[in-house]
Amino acid sequence: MAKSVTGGTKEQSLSWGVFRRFVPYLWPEHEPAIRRRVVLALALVLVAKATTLLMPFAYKAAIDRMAPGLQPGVSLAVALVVAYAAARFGGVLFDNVRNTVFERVGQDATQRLATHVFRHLHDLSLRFHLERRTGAVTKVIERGTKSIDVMLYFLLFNIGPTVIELTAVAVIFWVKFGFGMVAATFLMVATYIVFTRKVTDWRNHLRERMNDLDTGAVAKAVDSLLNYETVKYFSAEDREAARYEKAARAYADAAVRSENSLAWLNIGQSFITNLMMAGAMGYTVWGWSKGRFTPGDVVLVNTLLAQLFRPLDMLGMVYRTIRQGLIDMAAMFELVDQKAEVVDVPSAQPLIVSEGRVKFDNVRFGYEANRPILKGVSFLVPGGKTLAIVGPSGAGKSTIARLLFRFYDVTGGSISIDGQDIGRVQQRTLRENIGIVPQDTVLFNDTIGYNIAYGREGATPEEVEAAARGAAIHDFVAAQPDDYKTQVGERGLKLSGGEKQRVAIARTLLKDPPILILDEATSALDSRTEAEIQRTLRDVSAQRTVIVIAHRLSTIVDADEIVVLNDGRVAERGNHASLLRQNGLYAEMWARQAAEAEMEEA
Ligand SMILES: Nc1ncnc2c1ncn2[C@@H]1O[C@H](COP(=O)(O)OP(=O)(O)OP(=O)(O)O)[C@@H](O)[C@H]1O
Repeated sequence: MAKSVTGGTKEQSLSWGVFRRFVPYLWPEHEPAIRRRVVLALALVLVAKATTLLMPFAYKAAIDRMAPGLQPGVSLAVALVVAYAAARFGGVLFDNVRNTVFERVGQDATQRLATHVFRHLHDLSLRFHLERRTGAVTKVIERGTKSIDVMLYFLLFNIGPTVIELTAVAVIFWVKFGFGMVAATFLMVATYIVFTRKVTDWRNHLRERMNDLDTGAVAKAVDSLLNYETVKYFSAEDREAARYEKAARAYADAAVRSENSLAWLNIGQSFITNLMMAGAMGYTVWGWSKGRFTPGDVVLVNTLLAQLFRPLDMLGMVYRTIRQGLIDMAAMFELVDQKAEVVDVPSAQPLIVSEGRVKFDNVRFGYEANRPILKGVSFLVPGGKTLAIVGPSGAGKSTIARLLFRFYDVTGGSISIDGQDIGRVQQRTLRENIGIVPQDTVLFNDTIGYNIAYGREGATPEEVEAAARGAAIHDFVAAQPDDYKTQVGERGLKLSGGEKQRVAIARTLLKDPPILILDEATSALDSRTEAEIQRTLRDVSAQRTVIVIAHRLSTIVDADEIVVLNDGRVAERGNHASLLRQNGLYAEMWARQAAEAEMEEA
């Protein structure tokens, strides 16, 4: 996702845009304690710099005391040397106190930003999540939020103080050694910066490539592990390993090239700074020989420049980190800027369910513009009644459930509940009123108890157990050594399909919604458990509106109405008996399934 940014103005506007966006995290409005820490940290930066600038003067004075021909002043020279050491210590002390004070600010900003992005990701549409690889998205967030902390640190505590120090050194040089020395210093710093920037830009290209390859390798590994079972079915371990190795090797090659390029940067930088050091010290030594400067002045120049070079030594890394940080943060803000596809209209009201009457009126929809899935579907489920939707695979049955949940907006027609268009009510209240037992249940990697209790926030253990009994899973849970604390594994893989389905039923029972969708809810169960659950589901269905999506027609013979969906249209409708009389698609499906059942029994 990381974009390479080229061109000065574009880069500046990008940097400015990103800076503007993270200032509120650094200077949060309702957090006076954080703001106080920022101010204190900045004050400590100034104190530390002042201390470091005093140090070379103490050193110089001590050396001058030792010059031949001067009055011996041993005790003063000792005091000055001690002051020099104290100033050195002071610099380190203040810097570290500053780091301690600022740590909370950086961590706090990172945490707030990460939470903001996380919340936003849940607001984005299903389409976004199906199209993006989860591994790649989490990597973008991880890099983006981490970079805010590092960037703040470098900007405030490296670039800022270096600018202050450079200004102070320039003033001192001007006063003591004349304008030539100032000009030489600025020329050196300018050459240093230009060189560092050029080499770092080149290195950045190498790094970006390395990052892309890293993201690719991680995504491949995640995808491969998520498909663990499929890999085994096809004995494709070697194929998977080869694919991963290829990605990892490409990353390793790019990483070697990127890391080796550092040597060029270090060598060039060292050449520039040491040229300056030699020139400045040579000049002061020459001045001393002419009686214009003292030996202490040589020491002063040496110490001031050595101090100035220390943060400059890190400039390449700082520039690269800030630039990379900007790219990472821009990628993250790009995620934040992703508009949610399904949004509440400004005047959205809460959905109020009275009877639970669900109406699809000439609904048209396609996941992609050029491939319609529903081509004008209409049906009405009166409150408290059960509608079954049947039809061939891929006819659009589950799509109807997704549209009722408003994971997507319809492209034509409308869906309403008790006369309220679902596109005009608050999504949260819409989803609160609908429960679903989906075709493929995915569970949280936590305990069975957690997964059932997910159905209703604040549910008591007794309520969880009652729901589990209702879904015929309690006995299974009770037989586990860890009871409701049994871990279900990633995506619930430690449970069988039927057990997962029963957990899904239990949590929906706990939610107790007025409208219920059962999408092949009992397809993964054996016939004995299915009969047991069917009874429960019938009881549950009695008091609410239910839409049942089913393949096995024997499970829906009692439905008040059955809609046969074919090729995106309602091909037939009626109850079981009337549909059999029509002798159409439904009757054909029924006959086929009856024959299959007979063959199984035989
Ligand atoms: N996210 C998606 N993007 C693009 N096409 C999709 C998406 N989800 C489903 N489809 C397509 O839409 C069509 C209808 O899918 P849907 O899941 O509603 O079928 P279904 O009738 O429930 O089938 P089944 O009985 O096999 O579950 C299918 O052809 C499917 O490939």
